[in-house]
Amino acid sequence: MAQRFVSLRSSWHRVRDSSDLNGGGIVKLCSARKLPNELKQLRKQEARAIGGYCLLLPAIAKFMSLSQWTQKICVFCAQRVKTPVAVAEAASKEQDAASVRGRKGKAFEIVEVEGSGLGAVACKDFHPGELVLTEEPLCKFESSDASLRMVERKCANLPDDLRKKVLSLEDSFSFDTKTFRGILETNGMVCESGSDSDPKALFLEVSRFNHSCNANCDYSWRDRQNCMDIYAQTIIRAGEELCIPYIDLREPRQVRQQLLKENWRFRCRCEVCCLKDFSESDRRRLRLGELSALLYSSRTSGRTLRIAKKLLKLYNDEHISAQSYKLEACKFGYRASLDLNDNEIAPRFAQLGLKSAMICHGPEHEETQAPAVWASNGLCASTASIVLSSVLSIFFPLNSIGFLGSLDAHVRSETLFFRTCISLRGFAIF
Ligand SMILES: C[S@@+](CC[C@H](N)C(=O)[O-])C[C@H]1O[C@@H](n2cnc3c(N)ncnc32)[C@H](O)[C@@H]1O
Repeated sequence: MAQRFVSLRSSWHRVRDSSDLNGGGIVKLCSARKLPNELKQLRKQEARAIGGYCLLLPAIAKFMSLSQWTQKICVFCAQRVKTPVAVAEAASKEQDAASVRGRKGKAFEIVEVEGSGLGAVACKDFHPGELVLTEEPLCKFESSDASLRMVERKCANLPDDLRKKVLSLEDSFSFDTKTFRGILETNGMVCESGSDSDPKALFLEVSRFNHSCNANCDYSWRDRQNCMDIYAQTIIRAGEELCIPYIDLREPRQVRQQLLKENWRFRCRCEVCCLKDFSESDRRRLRLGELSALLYSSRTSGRTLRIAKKLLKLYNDEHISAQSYKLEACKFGYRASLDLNDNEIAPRFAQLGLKSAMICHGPEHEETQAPAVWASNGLCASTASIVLSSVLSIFFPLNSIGFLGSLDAHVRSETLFFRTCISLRGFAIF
């Protein structure tokens, strides 16, 4: 971590793995004390030399008074930016560890929660997109009998202390004595690696997070790093239970209850399931399920765009915090608006998609790289049009249209840039 406090010039840290940055980039680590001057210097001198840079460090985030979750990432786009999101691995790891600790020294604690067995309760406030927990799985398995049997054997042969920890996990399937099979079935979490084999993983801490149909957290699997992250999806106050969704939340109450009963053997009593009148919520969730399925079958861009807009409105109306659903709608909406050459709406989908991706997957995840590129494409496109129309106005000085076009493009590019910054700062509000 010595890199963090070295001088301006030597502290450029070229990122080793280009896939981290979706094409390579530069990360700068420095101390908070030096920041205002360095920032000025960087923006004026270094940006042009490098052609595009990304800065991300807690100190800059603090300087800009960005909300806490963005302390891991702070994006500055130079005009010829190629990679708007970068990852300062070293800085972020230490920062993660520090930011997840509450005043009691813990981000959350595992305690008895009425009606749900053990559960995770926040020891500090969380912002949307703030990392709650990162954990590597104890083991991975598939749903097949052969795979389960193999992992059962592995568990039985674990060192004593670890085996005891596994045996302390909930088993909702066995009657008298807990079994490894029951524990694996109760706690196995799908690792979304795009594989057909539906791999699951067992965790010691992540497994303690209970379900809610209005979950305030969501989980995100990182395949390359082989770890599960849990991110806050909304503002969470200390003392609140941290819950994740076990199922697709875009189902009416009865279907949700049935799925939870079949797969986890419990009756959900979250605030959505306990609504006196849940008909309106049911109607919206049913519609959300239908519309999200239609996104995949829609044949025209116009229709896809209308569906994506409707979905975003409905997610807000139903107060669903999980941002992964919005990210899905934004992906479709963005592509459809590009097909339709709708330059007004495309950057909005790009920004909202980036915002949602950062909240549900964090800045390092590959799911965040694509929306980051969409957002930067808006900038690059505007920059290209500034250059083009500026050149035109040099060759045709009397061409007031070229000049006005340039001005307009410049204003739009700046607006987009500032909007991106503002929206990065305004995640909490969103
Ligand atoms: C992955 S474990 C969660 C942690 C578990 N509560 C424990 O004590 O270790 C899943 C089990 O927790 C319980 N559970 C999870 N969410 C619940 C909820 N909303 N209401 C009641 N029980 C819940 C169910 O018994 C479920 O099978």
